[in-house]
Amino acid sequence: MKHLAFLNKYFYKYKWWIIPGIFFVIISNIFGVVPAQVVGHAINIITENISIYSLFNGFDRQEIVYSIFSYSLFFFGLLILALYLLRGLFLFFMRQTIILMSRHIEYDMKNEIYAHYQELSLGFYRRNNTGDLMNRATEDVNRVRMYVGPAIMYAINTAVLFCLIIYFMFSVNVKLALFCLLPLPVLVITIYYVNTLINLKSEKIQAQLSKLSSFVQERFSGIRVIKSYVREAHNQEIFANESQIYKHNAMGLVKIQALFYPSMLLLVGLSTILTVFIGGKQVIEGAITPGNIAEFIVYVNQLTFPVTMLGWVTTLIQRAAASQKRINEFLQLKPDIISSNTTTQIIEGKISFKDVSFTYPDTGITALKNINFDLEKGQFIAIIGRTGSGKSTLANLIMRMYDVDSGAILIDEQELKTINLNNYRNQIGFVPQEVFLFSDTIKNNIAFGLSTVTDEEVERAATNAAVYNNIINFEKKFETMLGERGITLSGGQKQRVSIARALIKEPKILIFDDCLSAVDTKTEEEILNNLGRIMLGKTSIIVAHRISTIKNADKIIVLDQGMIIEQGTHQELLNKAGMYAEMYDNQLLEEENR
Ligand SMILES: Nc1ncnc2c1ncn2[C@@H]1O[C@H](COP(=O)(O)OP(=O)(O)OP(=O)(O)O)[C@@H](O)[C@H]1O
Repeated sequence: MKHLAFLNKYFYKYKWWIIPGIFFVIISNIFGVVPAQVVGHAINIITENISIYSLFNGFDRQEIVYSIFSYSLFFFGLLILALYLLRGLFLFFMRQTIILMSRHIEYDMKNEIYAHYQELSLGFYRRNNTGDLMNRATEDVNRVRMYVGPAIMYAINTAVLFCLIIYFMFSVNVKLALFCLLPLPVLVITIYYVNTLINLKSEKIQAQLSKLSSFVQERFSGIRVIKSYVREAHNQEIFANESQIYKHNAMGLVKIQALFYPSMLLLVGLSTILTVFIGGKQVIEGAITPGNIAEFIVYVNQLTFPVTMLGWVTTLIQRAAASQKRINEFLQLKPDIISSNTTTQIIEGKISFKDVSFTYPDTGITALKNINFDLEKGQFIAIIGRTGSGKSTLANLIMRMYDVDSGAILIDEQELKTINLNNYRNQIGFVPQEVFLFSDTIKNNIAFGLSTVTDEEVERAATNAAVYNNIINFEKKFETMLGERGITLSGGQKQRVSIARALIKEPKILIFDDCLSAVDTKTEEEILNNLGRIMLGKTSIIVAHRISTIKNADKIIVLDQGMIIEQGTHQELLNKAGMYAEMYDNQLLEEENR
């Protein structure tokens, strides 16, 4: 429950919704309870008038008694109608304030969570799966909303109604009130117990449903593999088994629900019978009027709904507390990467690594060891090495996706940790190894890093990334939709759109993380030529596997098992006859054999 205290700030923010809300709950309940007394009076009038009416048997006055009698009944009917209309009006206001407040809180929470998620570093996203992140921002927030809205509303409603009804019952007759309320604790306990059971079953069903949806989602994403390996029947079998578990759980829930409502009605019926029986005796003894019995029956029936709600509200609160705990777990996480500097500066592009080592915290893999190199402004540096040698890690460290464990990275002689990170990243064009394009138009994908952009700029970037001709061959050209709602680009086209996205920023530092692997050598040459022109005087870092890509670099760094084993120009490295020369020979041999 302590986790729900997090929400108090929202209650404070929306106090002018919740305070009138409580007021409307009280008023609507008063208008809901008073009709019971009116019914009581009406019944009393009926019993009294029937005897008066029979007294005038055979007299003309009987007609007058009859019309007065029907007139007063009509009046009571109208009064009850008016009271219920007023109750309805205030119920409307109650929902308009409390439920509306819950929607405001839901909106605020979602924004708060989304903003916080965005602040968290890359490591956080590695540790947690996307499904979990999404669940906390949607399903869990929804459960918390059920607490700040309906649960609170029904809890206040039940409490107010309870107090009012108990007050009126006891003020009429203590004995009858006690007997009427006798089955109520049993009802509360039964409802609580059954509700817990229903919740357990629902949770199981929900979990199974999530499992089923993830299974379907994954299998349909990999449909090509399934078809090529002819595993349709096998997958169908797994799906049918999982569905069977879901069906079994759902049927268990139906059984409990089917038993729930009849047993509840049975207990309410018991209360009514007790009211009539004990009430009847009290009438005979002259302690109450027959109208009071009718009044009590209305009370008992009015209590049923709130009591049922009580069990429901308890589970809503329990669920909300569990969800808020999960939300808080993430909200309390501090970003690993902190940048407190807010001054903006133009990056020149000098990069130095001073004895940098880095170990991935989650796997304990030491990806880089004692890295030292200097890169002057305007240089073109290439990084090469076997797979897993630490190339991408090095690129990520320059982007400050992670902080180094020891040593320092200097940008323009200033330690990277002390530089305004957003301002710094804004001046870098980074093309990651795993290309990611959004389900949006090609134009918006290219213009992603900029707030305002012209068509000419987009087209120029596409030309420089050697993808312009591909794009204009699509029917909708730059307005072509990508992803699930649109077309699928080839691997090489995706890489080039991703390169255009980096180039349009006119970055001070350009980082290509092995993003030319799916591009043919001729196109690669075209892109590199363009880069030579665009990046003139600016710094470029290219991670590559093909030596043809990097042989014109000012400096080539050869990584192996996280360490720099060689560095120099293409010619210098060939002269060394080390690993680089070996890689070069192998690649030449491969080309000749093709
Ligand atoms: N996010 C991560 N969390 C934990 N370990 C990682 C992570 N990324 C990479 N590693 C590990 O760090 C080492 C270096 O990986 P890195 O991706 O930098 O290599 P690479 O040279 O870019 O390889 P490739 O050429 O195959 O892309 C590898 O052993 C890898 O398993």
